[in-house]
Amino acid sequence: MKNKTIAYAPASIGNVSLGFDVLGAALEPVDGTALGDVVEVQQADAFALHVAGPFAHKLPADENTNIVTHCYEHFIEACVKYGHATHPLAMTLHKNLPIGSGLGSSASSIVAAFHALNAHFDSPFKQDELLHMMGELEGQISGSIHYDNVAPCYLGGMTLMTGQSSPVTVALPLMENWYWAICYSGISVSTSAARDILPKTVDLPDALTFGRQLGVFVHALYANNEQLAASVMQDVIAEPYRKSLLPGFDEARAYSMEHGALAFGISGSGPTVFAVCRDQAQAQHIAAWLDNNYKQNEDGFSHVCRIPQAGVQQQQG
Ligand SMILES: Nc1ncnc2c1ncn2[C@@H]1O[C@H](COP(=O)(O)OP(=O)(O)O)[C@@H](O)[C@H]1O
Ligand SMILES: N[C@@H](CCOP(=O)(O)O)C(=O)O
Repeated sequence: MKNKTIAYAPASIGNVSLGFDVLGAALEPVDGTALGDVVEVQQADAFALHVAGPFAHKLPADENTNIVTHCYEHFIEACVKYGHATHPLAMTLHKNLPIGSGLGSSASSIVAAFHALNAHFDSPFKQDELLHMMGELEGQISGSIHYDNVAPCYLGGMTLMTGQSSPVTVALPLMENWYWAICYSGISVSTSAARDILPKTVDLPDALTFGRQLGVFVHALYANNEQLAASVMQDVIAEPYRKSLLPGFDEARAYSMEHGALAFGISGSGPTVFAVCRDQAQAQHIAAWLDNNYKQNEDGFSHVCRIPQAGVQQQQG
């Protein structure tokens, strides 16, 4: 067993507009910013969680309500159930992602925690077993299990959920030249509240559009047809209801599309938005405009991102 294990888990875009709860992508800023949470685990006499990092002060003060504590308890229970030896651990969460941002903040903590725990105990659980645990913990926070943040955060790339217990998710091809301008406005939107405002049923025309868009998108990625892929990146499920929670959303979309973006949408439940761009210069221009115009306060930020092939990464202790 290792003395100290450290895991970094990247931010992610849930839904990617056209795939509510079933499509997600990991994010990596091109300037090298580490946009993701880090979890360290180390053998100790008793469990303890220490929280650090730029957004630590926005988390509940009681460590027992931190999702990382719940991950630890869940993981140890699973080890006991399946006869894997354990010992108590001290954990540190570096909370680098803002909470309620639409960047898969809770997923990042969950994935980093489970990966560090599993690696520390010499990998008793396989990929899909861990994904099930991650999905369950994500469901405790948002009100229902969805894998569109935890899966790309864990595995990297753009991933499509299968609805099967194994494989939970499959990787999709990426458009080589796409750059993603993202902007977090600085306000907080609760994922659970943003799910509660959605209608419980979807009208037949919207269901047909959803299915057509998702099918065409997957085809277009495999055919490397960027125009066709971008043409179906529209959200008929959540955006019509959620955009009222996002000040400046319509203006941000209008500017981005007028300045050449291939598509524009809400990242997860927002308030982060993303613009899909043909090249890095266009993405830099749109990210700078969003930074000056969509951001609401000094907590906000923007980045030009790529979708990394790698998800969670183990770091040197
Ligand atoms: N480690 C953690 N990271 C993020 N949120 C956490 C964590 N631990 C507990 N929480 C709580 O979970 C909720 C996460 O809110 P949510 O809107 O789902 O955020 P996000 O969409 O950014 O994941 C908040 O109430 C937050 O206080
Ligand atoms: N599919 C989920 C994604 C939520 O992402 P988050 O980053 O806002 O937690 C949803 O749209 O509810």
